[in-house]
Amino acid sequence: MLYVKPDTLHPPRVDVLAMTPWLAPIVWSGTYNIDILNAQYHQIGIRVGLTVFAIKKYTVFVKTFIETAEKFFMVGHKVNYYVFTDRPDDIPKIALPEGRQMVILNVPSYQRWQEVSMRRMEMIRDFSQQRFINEVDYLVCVDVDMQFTDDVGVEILSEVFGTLHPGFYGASRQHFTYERRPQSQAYIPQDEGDFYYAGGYFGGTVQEVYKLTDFCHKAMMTDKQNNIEAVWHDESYLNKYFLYHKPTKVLSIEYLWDNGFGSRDVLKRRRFVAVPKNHNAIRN
Ligand SMILES: CC(=O)N[C@H]1[C@@H](OP(=O)(O)OP(=O)(O)OC[C@H]2O[C@@H](n3ccc(=O)[nH]c3=O)[C@H](O)[C@@H]2O)O[C@H](CO)[C@H](O)[C@@H]1O
Ligand SMILES: [Mn+2]
Repeated sequence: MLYVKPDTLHPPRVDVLAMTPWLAPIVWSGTYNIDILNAQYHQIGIRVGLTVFAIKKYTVFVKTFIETAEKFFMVGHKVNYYVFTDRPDDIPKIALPEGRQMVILNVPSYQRWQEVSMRRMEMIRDFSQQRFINEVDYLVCVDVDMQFTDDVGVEILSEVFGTLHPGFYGASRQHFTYERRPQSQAYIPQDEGDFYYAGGYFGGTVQEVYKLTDFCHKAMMTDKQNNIEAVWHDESYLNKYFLYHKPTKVLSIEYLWDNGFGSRDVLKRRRFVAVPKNHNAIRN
């Protein structure tokens, strides 16, 4: 394989942090060579599960989500789309090529949108143990109100990864919207925390995702018994998990962007962007 030699004295990106203090890569365009990575992962022969929840009216997002994933997500690798829904009849049938399939998982819905969002942790945990562990090597767990607009490949894979929230990647600790009430299991003190991770994009090996989702679900259940719910729901518990179980890779804002924020010099590619939605209409 032919490619440009890495240059020890000239890092490819000097405008962004490309490595955490615990030596986990932060994935930005320009910091990796996808051909080298694809060769490595093809040698191993990995299977990736992409989990997505389409409960109640959120089924409208599935078509665009899957169609754009077919163009950009893990192209050339084996992919299972796991669509969790309470309305299996509303999930469109989309023809997929060999090596890629869609699995519809019928699950209960909850009344409050916050609870729908939070219960994803429990369901991903349970299916990880019962099913995903036998079918895929890695899980990628994302929001459904999104579309792929550029490549997302094996460069994201690692034992356990999180993603920088596009609203807070340059912010100081005091501006992170971590849960600040000590009574909550999601509590993070003012002088702790590395990044503000987004609730809508995490993953890793099935075993690591099991651990992460088990922690978050149990923390949420403890809080429920104490009549407290963290300020940003599942996202708050995820941030607590990552504070004390550091991710082995961190995805940059390229992997989770909202065009409502406009553009940024550091943002060379927009790979996965929010689909604009009317919050009131879609959540009720
Ligand atoms: C991009 C991102 O980081 N999004 C996070 C953000 O909110 P968002 O405002 O993006 O939350 P959202 O409305 O997209 O809900 C999260 C997800 O839950 C599912 N859903 C929700 C309601 C419903 O009726 N049906 C349904 O299927 C669906 O997959 C949706 O994508 O904060 C939430 C917690 O407050 C979650 O942590 C989200 O992951
Ligand atoms: Mn969303």
